[in-house]
Amino acid sequence: MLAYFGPQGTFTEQAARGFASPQQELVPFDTVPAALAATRRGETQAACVPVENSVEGAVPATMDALTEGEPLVAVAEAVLPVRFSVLVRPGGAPVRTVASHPHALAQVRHWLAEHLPAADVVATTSTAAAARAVLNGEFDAAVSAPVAVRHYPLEVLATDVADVRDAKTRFLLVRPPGELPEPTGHDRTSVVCTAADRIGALSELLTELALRGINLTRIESRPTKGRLGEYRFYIDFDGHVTEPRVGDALAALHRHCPQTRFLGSYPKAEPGGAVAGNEQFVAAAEWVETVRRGHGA
Ligand SMILES: O=C(O)C(=O)C[C@]1(C(=O)O)C=C[C@@H](O)C=C1
Repeated sequence: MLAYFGPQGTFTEQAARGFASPQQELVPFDTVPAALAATRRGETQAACVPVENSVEGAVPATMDALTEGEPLVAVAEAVLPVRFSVLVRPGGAPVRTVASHPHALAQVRHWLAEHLPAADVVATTSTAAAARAVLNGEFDAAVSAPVAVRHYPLEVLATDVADVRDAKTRFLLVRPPGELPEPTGHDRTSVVCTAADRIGALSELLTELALRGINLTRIESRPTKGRLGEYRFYIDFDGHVTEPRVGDALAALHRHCPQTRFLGSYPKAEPGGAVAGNEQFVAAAEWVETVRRGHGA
C-alpha cells in the first residue's frame, strides 16, 4: 500500500500513481504528517508527498514532518507540471468564496484578482479538499488539479489557470530506511542538519560540498521550534551516497553537525544541473592508495 497526501484528486495522487506498481493500493490521507505517520507505523510501505514548487517554494508541512519522528528516506522523486482548474457546483451561482491549498492560491493570485475580485479566498488542507468542500456546499469555487473533476461532480469554470506558465511541483516517495536505490549517475542526495549557533557554521557545511565539487541544488531553513533563532538546514545536492566524494562530504557534515539526518539518495526526475566529474575523485583516491602501499609517489 502507498500512502499519499489526498484526498482523491490531488496533484500528489497523480505523482503517487506514477510511483505505484500496478497491484499497489493507493491510500489517501488528508495531511502530509498523517501520510508519513501511516508509513512510520508500517501500515503502508511508502508515502508520496509534495516537497517543493517552482513558484511558491518549499512545502513546510513536508519538511517538518520528515525531520520530526522516526527517520524516513526518499527513494524516488517526480516532477509534475502544475496548472489548475477552477471548479464550481453546477448551476452557475455567483462565486463569493474560493478555496484551495495555500500553495495553489499563491500560484493563481493574479488570476483571482482579475476574474473573481470580490470572492473571499479561503485556505484548505489540499486542492482536492477544496473541491470536496465545494461539493458539500462549504465554498463556491475550488482551485484544483484538473483530475479532481473526475472524483467530484463539479462544473469547470476555467482551465489552465496559472499566473506563471510552466510551474512545477516536485514530489518524493519516502519509506523507512532500507536498501538504497542504485546510483544512476544523475542522482540527488537530501540531508537535514542543525547548524551550531556560531560564526561560519553554515558556510563550513557548504564549503564541505564545494571543496569536493558537489553541486548544491537547494537549501532551505526551518526553525527547530526550540530556541528563537535556531534553524535546521535542508540541503539537497547532486550525487549518490555510494559515490566516494558524496560519502566523504556526508561524513564531514556529520562531523560538523552530529544530528545530521540522511533523507535519501535517489534518481533525479529531470536531468541537468552541474555534473562534476566523480572520476577525478576516484582517480585521486586510487593514487593515495598507491602512495600508501609504497608503489606511488
Ligand atoms: O493539494 C494538492 O493537490 C497537492 O498535491 C499539494 C500541492 C502543494 O503542496 O504544493 C501540490 C501542487 C500544487 O503546487 C499545489 C498544492
